Amino acid sequence: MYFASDNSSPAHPRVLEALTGVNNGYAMPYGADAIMDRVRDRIRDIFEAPEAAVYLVATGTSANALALATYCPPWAAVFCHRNAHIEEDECGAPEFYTGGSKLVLVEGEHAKMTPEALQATIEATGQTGVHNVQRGMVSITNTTENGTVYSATEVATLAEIAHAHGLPVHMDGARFANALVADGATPAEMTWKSGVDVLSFGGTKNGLLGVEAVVMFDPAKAWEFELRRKRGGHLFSKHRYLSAQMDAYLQDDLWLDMARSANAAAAKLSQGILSVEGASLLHPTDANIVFAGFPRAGHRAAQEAGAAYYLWPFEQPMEGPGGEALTARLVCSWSTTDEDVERFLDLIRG
Ligand SMILES: Cc1ncc(COP(=O)(O)O)c(C=O)c1O
Ligand SMILES: C[C@@H](O)[C@H](N)C(=O)O
Repeated sequence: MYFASDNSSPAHPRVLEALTGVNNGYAMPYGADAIMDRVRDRIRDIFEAPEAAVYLVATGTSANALALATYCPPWAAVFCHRNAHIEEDECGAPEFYTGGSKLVLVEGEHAKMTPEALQATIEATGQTGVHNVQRGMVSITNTTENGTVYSATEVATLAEIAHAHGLPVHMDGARFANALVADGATPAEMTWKSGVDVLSFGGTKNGLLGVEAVVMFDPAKAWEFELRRKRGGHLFSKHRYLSAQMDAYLQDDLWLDMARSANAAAAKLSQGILSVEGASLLHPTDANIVFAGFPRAGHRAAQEAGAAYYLWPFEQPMEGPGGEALTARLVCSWSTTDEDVERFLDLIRG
């Protein structure tokens, strides 16, 4: 019963098979391998973006930080939600790689910024000329850090506001596949057709060992990204092992199947929790992450049985009366089984 994070899930067997399959003979290094050519063509095809620039890195943080650095000047603001991963969980990597861009936080329930809040926050920034941080770009996370999803229409509304101020739009898509299958949009509709300029296209949380693609729908800044990736230490020398993972990921819709499986497990868990006395959901379960509160007794039973998950926030005390509910983040992945979910629900039902 492992619900700590989809980062803790194993890689899919087909991904490992792909790695073994390419592990013979020689391949050009640093992204010049033939598999990368196939991956680039595949991603361009999937996103209906034949000119897109596509690059692979090994972490979501590097994908985000390098993308932001490529599009946002160091004297400007990145507008993001206050719970954005780039704000809360990347240890200043965006600020470091951009050379000092300021993350300016935007409000909204369930980690989704509202159009009104974005508009107001942009307008309140850069009012007095040279003395102020300037307006730089907008970053939205889909699937969000609270497990909610922006529809393609909602993305388009936010991007329209950004573009009206001349600001490019980044999407932190560490869980892009989960958002996509939840919304039912096409990859193009969820990105460039809705105004997204650069996407961190996640694979790691969704069954890969560690690969994220950065997709720039206008390739004008491709060379700058390449230089930033190398300078930042994120250009893999034995790049074929990144390419092979992404190649397997995109074959026969494996990426979509794994996201559907993770989302279905979370939906089952979320629905089951609602039947637990004293339990409630903190955020809608749109994708593969459940935020729920349930009585301490349920937490004790689950943790004594070996269930792994984070209390959210972490520092809630487990001691105390059994009745009071504690909140938890429960993340499902491609490898979460029905048995995992049913066992967990039985335990917290007491
Ligand atoms: C929404 C989101 N974005 C980015 C990241 C960063 O990924 P990584 O931990 O691989 O740097 C994470 C990590 O899980 C995440 O949850
Ligand atoms: C850092 C932690 O939030 C990680 N990104 C996760 O989702 O598990």
